[in-house]
Amino acid sequence: METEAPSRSGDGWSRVGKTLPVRNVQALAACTDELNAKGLERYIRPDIDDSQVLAAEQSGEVPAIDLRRLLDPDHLEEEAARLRSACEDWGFFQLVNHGVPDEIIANVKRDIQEFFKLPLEVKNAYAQRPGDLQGYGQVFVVSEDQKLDWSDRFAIYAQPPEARDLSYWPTHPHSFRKSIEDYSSELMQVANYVVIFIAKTLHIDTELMEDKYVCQTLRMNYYPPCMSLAEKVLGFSPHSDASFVTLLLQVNPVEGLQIRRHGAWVPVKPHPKALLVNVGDFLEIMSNGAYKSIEHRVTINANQERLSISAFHVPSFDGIISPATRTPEEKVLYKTMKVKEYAELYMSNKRDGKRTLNHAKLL
Ligand SMILES: O=C(O)CCC(=O)C(=O)O
Ligand SMILES: [Fe+2]
Repeated sequence: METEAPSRSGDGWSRVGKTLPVRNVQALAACTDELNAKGLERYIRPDIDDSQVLAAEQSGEVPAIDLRRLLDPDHLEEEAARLRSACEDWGFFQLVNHGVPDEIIANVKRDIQEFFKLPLEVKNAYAQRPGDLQGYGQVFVVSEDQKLDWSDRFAIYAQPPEARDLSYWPTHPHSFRKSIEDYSSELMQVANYVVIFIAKTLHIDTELMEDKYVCQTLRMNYYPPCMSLAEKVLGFSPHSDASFVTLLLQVNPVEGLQIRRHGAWVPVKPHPKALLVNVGDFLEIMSNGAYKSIEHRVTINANQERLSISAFHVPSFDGIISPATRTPEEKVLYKTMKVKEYAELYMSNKRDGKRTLNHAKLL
């Protein structure tokens, strides 16, 4: 793989996105007067096709991959074969025995829940940079007519350390910074293992995913319940992630995530002990399509809120990614491009399935 001395600055993403500020959905959901009003129109989607949603018995469950077995020479080969098949067939897997201490997970879950309970003004104080992705209540909205997602998000750049701007890290509740910091470092280690084992199954060069280059963004997602309109709104529009891999922690055990599989939507059952890992767009490009970045969306519950935290692991912003073929005959399917170039495309497009990846394909 071609690489160009990648810089370690990880804050590039904050500069490429142009977003419009949107309303806080949690506050909107709490305000019953407005719930039937015109203001809700932008959230209502005439095109949700629920006939395509499979029941769990029909679809099977997302496979579980055991990190402890991958790290054990006696079981490595067998587990790596299961990892390859999970990446090829599903693009998603539940990572069990990931080794992140229970206490670190419990702390970050508690603090995220506490954070979203805070008064709106306190949370809004963390959205100081309009048009930036880093901040409360800011989402990817690129046009005035775009349908809005029924969720609030709060993203922070966590790694590398010099890309952080701690002034945007919440200090309410007071333990939040520390719990994010602990969780972020643990996830760096887990993601590093995941990348190493994925690379082994593919023979791709993952220099750009090494600790010294990789960028990690943590995004906390809050999906308020929507009593009257749960079936008509979406918490997250169908999209694929602009990451190499994403590691998702379900903060509370409410269903909502669905993944696109064989043309249908398959609900993912929350797994209390796992981190849900998915193949992102950069891995699809770098594996020349051997592992596909899978489209997913989030539906809304009528009575219960849902919370999650996504950790996006992304190659250095100044790096160059190119597809690795396995045989000399294999056709190259994707362009070689700067990570920055891909990020700009991603951020200037509406979240619309795998639209950005289609731009990265060679005709
Ligand atoms: O909340 C979830 O389950 C998924 C969130 C997601 O897809 C994302 O943050 O990109
Ligand atoms: Fe996602």
